[in-house]
This record gives sequence, structure tokens and C-alpha cells, in this order.
Amino acid sequence: MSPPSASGAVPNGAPASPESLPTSVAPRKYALATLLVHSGALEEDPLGASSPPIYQTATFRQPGATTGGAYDYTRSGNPTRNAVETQWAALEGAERAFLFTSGMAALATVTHLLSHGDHIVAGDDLYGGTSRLLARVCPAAGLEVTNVDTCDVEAVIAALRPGRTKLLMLESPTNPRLQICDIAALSRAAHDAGALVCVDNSILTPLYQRPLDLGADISMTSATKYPAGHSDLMAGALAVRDAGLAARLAFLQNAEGTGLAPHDAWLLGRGLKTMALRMERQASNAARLAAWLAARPEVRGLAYPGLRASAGHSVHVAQATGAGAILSFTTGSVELSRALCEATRLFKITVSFGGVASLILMPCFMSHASIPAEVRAARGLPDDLIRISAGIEDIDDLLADLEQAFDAATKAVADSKPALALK
Ligand SMILES: Cc1ncc(COP(=O)(O)O)c(C=O)c1O
Ligand SMILES: N[C@@H](CCSC[C@H](N)C(=O)O)C(=O)O
Repeated sequence: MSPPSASGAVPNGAPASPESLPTSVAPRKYALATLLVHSGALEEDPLGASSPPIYQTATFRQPGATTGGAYDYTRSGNPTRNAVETQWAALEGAERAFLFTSGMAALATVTHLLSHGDHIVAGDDLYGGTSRLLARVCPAAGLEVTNVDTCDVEAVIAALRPGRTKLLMLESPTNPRLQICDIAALSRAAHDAGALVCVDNSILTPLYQRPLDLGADISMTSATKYPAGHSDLMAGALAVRDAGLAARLAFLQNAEGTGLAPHDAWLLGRGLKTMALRMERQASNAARLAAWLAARPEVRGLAYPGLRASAGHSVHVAQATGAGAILSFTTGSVELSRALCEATRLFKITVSFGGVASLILMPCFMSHASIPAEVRAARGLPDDLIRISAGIEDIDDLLADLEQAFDAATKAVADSKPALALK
């Protein structure tokens, strides 16, 4: 991997084009599961290290006062971060990838590509933090945002304002209702209107869906989730094919100081090595949980992209290679949902997803609480919604835990009067 120039010619250094990878790890030659294990950085380590060195340094001594070295300052570029960015670009089939201090830092950077007066079309089932960014930060920068059901291509076309809409921001599957949108069709429509398309791919990661292959301009992932995998690190990734767009993102990453720190980049690189194994186990656990939940009388509106009966299933299988490990459902009662979450033992009541441990939460009270109640209601986000992130535990233990939790919760709610029932 070639180091970036500190001369200033490349604002953030890191010319991490796939061509600069050793041919043994070049994109497309190997499957993603292999690219996750073999990063180019190790191939080039002069001492043959099995784990890449952490360049825990802020600055780099220069060869002369007027000649730049490969790196000058870690905000502008760092070999450890650069190595993982190069690996991430290969996973996405991208020209370049950029790692940020969090998924939100990555998403905020995308909005910084726009200027005062520009218009954004975004989904109406989105992570709460993304909703907050679009509703409360972007307008202060003079950006106008329209939220629309991105499962409905015609509705998106109607919302696009040719020449003024500069960004279409999508999730598929969405957080928390696992709604599916047709990324290729929406990308065509957005491009016709002159807008960039950014797909938040956090629920699937490039292992199961590659938005750039489907026509999106920017593939975004909260690397805090599956890529890190152990709930011990915050990180975000952006991947792009267009060199001009890459240069603009590199400039913003350096100018705003949002690049991932070396030690966190190293931790992320370590997480990547097991991502395929973890996600395969998590997805198979999620499929078993979904089948079990589908048969429970208390469960309504079960959403999991792997279920044939799930809305958008056919679109999903056409654009993704896996269903992921997140599912959501309602029970018809906030009290029952609360009691169920609180009765689980293995499923911890915790925000986030994608870590090795199974998690459960009620989005309206946790991950999506920053969306005002009236907005949640208008978007049809029900208070009794439960979201589960399947971990890698033994599936029989997980099923037994859910079974005892349903029994305990049903009994607790029946014993307590009055119950807070939803219509
Ligand atoms: C779909 C989605 N996108 C983006 C984010 C933001 O990522 P991070 O928490 O890494 O900032 C999250 C969660 O926080 C998320 O669930
Ligand atoms: N208090 C946090 C909530 C983070 S939710 C994290 C994750 N994306 C999820 O969906 O669970 C905040 O306000 O951002």
C-alpha cells in the first residue's frame, strides 16, 4: 500500500485506491470473507508481523523543511487508519474509503458536501440519530429536508426537486422497522434529478449488500456495529467510487478532524477479521428467532428481511446476499413489550446492534427517543415496537430465554391492572 504524500497535494493523504493493494488482496480476486482476513497492510509489513503495528503518533518527522514525507500529521493521514481504509475500500468495491470517529461523524460529513439552500430527500424510517441530524442540524446550515417513504419509488420521485435536491439519504433495511427500498431504482431516479445517493448500510455491511454495485454514490456503515463487533469501539465508514467525491471527503475528513484514531482503527481492523464468521452465526440465529417469533400469538408485525412474508422480501433478495441479524415486532401493548424486554436474561436491554451479545430494546424509548413523539406517531413508529439484535450465543439458549421471558411478561401484565393497551 502506497503511503500518502504529506505535501498537501492530497488533502487527507491516503490514496487508498484498490489498484494500490498488493495483487494478492485485490478486489474481486477473493471473496469478501477472505478479504476480511487478509489485509494489504500485513502483506507489506517488513518484519512479517501477524498483527499490524499501531502508529500511535500525532506527528511524523519530515525529511526536510521543504520536502514532505509520506505522512505529516495523524489528522491528515495515519498508516494504521490508512491500512484499514484500504481494506474497507476493497470490501465495498470502492475507489476509496474513509474511517471516521463514529457513524454519525461519517453521516454528518456527507451532509457537509452540500451548500446552503440545497435540498435533501431522506427516508421516513431512519435511525433516530440520523433523523436528529437531518431535522435539527441540517436546517441550521440552510439545508432543507423532506422525509418520504423510500419503499415507494414514485413517492421519492415526487419529492425530488431536479437541480435543487443534492442528496438522497437511504437506509435499507431501515432501522428499526427493517423496511426495504429498491436501491438501484432510487439511485437512477436521484441521478436523473442531479442528486447524490448515500445508502446507510449499517444493518448489512458490505458482506451482505454492496450499495455502490447497486448504483449508490456513497456507501455508509456504522462500523461501531458489525465491523467492530464487540461493542467496544465507535467508528463510521464511507466508501465511494468517484475520485472527485473521494477528494472532497478526504478534504472534509482532514479539515474537520473527524478521522478515526490509530488505536481505534487497529481495533476495527481486528474486528474485521472475524466479521464474516460472526455475521453468519448472527444471521442464522436471527432466522431461527424470526421463525420462532412468527409462531407466538403475542407477536404482531414481525419484520425480518429473511421472512418470505416480510414486505420488500423480493426486492431484498435481489439486492442483498443475506438477511442480517436484526428483527423487530410489536406486541399490541407497551406494558407487555416493556415486561418482555425486562424479563429476558441473555438479551440485554441496550442500544446499538451487531455485537456478539444479543440485545433487545424498545426503539421509541431508546434508540429513536430523540425523534419527537408526534413525528414518530406521524411516521407510524409504534411505542410498543421491540427490536432484537441477534448475537452469537447458542440458539437453544436464546430461544429458551425468549420463551421464559414471554411467559413471565404475559403473567406480569395479566397480574397488573390496568394494562396500558394500544389500540
Ligand atoms: C442505521 C444507523 N446508522 C448510523 C448510526 C450511527 O452510528 P454511530 O453510533 O457509530 O455513530 C446508527 C447507530 O448509532 C445506526 O443504527
Ligand atoms: N443516546 C444515543 C442513542 C444511540 S442508539 C444506537 C444505535 N444506532 C441503535 O440504533 O441502537 C443517541 O441519542 O444517539
